[in-house]
Amino acid sequence: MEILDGKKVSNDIKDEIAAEVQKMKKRGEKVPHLAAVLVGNDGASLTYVGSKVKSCERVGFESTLVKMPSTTSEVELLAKIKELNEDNDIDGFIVQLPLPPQIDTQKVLLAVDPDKDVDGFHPMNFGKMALDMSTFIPATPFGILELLERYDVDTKGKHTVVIGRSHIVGRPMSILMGRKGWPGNSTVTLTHSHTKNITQIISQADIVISALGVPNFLKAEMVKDDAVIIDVGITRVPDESRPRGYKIVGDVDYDNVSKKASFITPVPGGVGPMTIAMLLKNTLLARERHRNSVSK
Ligand SMILES: Nc1nc(=O)c2c([nH]1)NC[C@@H]1CN(c3ccc(C(=O)N[C@@H](CCC(=O)O)C(=O)O)cc3)C=[N+]21
Repeated sequence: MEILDGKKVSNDIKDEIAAEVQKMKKRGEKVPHLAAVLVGNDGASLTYVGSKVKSCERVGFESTLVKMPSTTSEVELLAKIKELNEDNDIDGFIVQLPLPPQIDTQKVLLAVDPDKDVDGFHPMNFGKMALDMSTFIPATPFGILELLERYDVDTKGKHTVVIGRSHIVGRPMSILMGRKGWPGNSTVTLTHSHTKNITQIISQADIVISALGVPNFLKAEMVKDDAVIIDVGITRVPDESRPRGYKIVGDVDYDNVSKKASFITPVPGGVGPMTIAMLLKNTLLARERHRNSVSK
C-alpha cells in the first residue's frame, strides 16, 4: 500500500508556484492576487479561508479577505462581486460556500466573471471542463487528478466509482475521470443517495472516490483488493483531547481499508491540502491569462 501524500505533494506544488512568482517579480511583473469572500462566521469556513490566505503569503501572492456579516443580503453580495469583477488588481476570487439561506447560491456563482472564477464553479467553466476546453478545473477534483498523476496511478480502462454528486466534487470528478487522456480514460459510475445496490457497485471499483461526508462509511469488506481509495470526506467530530476540541474524520475506515488498498489518501493530509494548492495554481493561471490578454 502506498499513501497518496497530499500534504507533501501540496508543499511541492506550492514550492513550484513560489518559484514562478519569484520569476514574475524578477521580470518586474505584478504578482497574482487572490481574493476570498466569506459571508458569516461558520467555524470550518473560517479555517479554510484562513489557510487559503496563509498559503497565498507563503507562495508570494497578494491576497484579500472580504468578510461580510451573516445578515448580508443577496443584493449586497452581488454588489461586492461586481466590484471584484471590475477590480483590475484582482486576478481571481472565490466566494466561500455554503452561503446563508437568504442568498441564492446559483445567482452568486453566475455573477462571478468566468475569467476570475478560480473555483471553476461558473457554468461557463463547468461547461468548458465537460467539453475538454482549457478552463479552471474545480480545486478539489483538480487536486485529485494531480495526486493520481504524480503517483503514476493507472486510470486507463479502470472502473472508477464516485460516491456523491455534489456540484463541487462528485459531479465534476465523474466527468474528469471519464475524459480522454490521463488521468482519465476511466469507466465511471456516479453513485448517490438513490443508488440501488451501492455496496455491490463499490465492490467492483478499481478506484473509489468518496465525497459523501459520512465518517467511516467505506469499510474494508466493501472494497476490492488493491483498489485505489480517494477520501474526500472531511467531517469535524468533537474530541476533547485535541487542542481545537475536534478531530477531522474522512469517509473511509482508514486503518482497515488501507490494508487492502494499493493507494490511499489519508484524512487529514490527503485531498484537503491539495485543494488549496490547486486553488493557488488556478490563481497563477488566471494571472498569466490576464497578463496575456491586456499585455501587462
Ligand atoms: N468556494 C469554495 N471553494 C472551496 O474550495 C471550498 C468551499 N467554497 N467551501 C468549503 C470546501 C471545503 N474545502 C476545503 C479546503 C481545504 C481543506 C483542508 O486543507 N483540509 C485539511 C485539514 C484542515 C483543518 O484542519 O480543518 C486536511 O484535510 O488535511 C479542507 C476543505 C474547500 N471548500
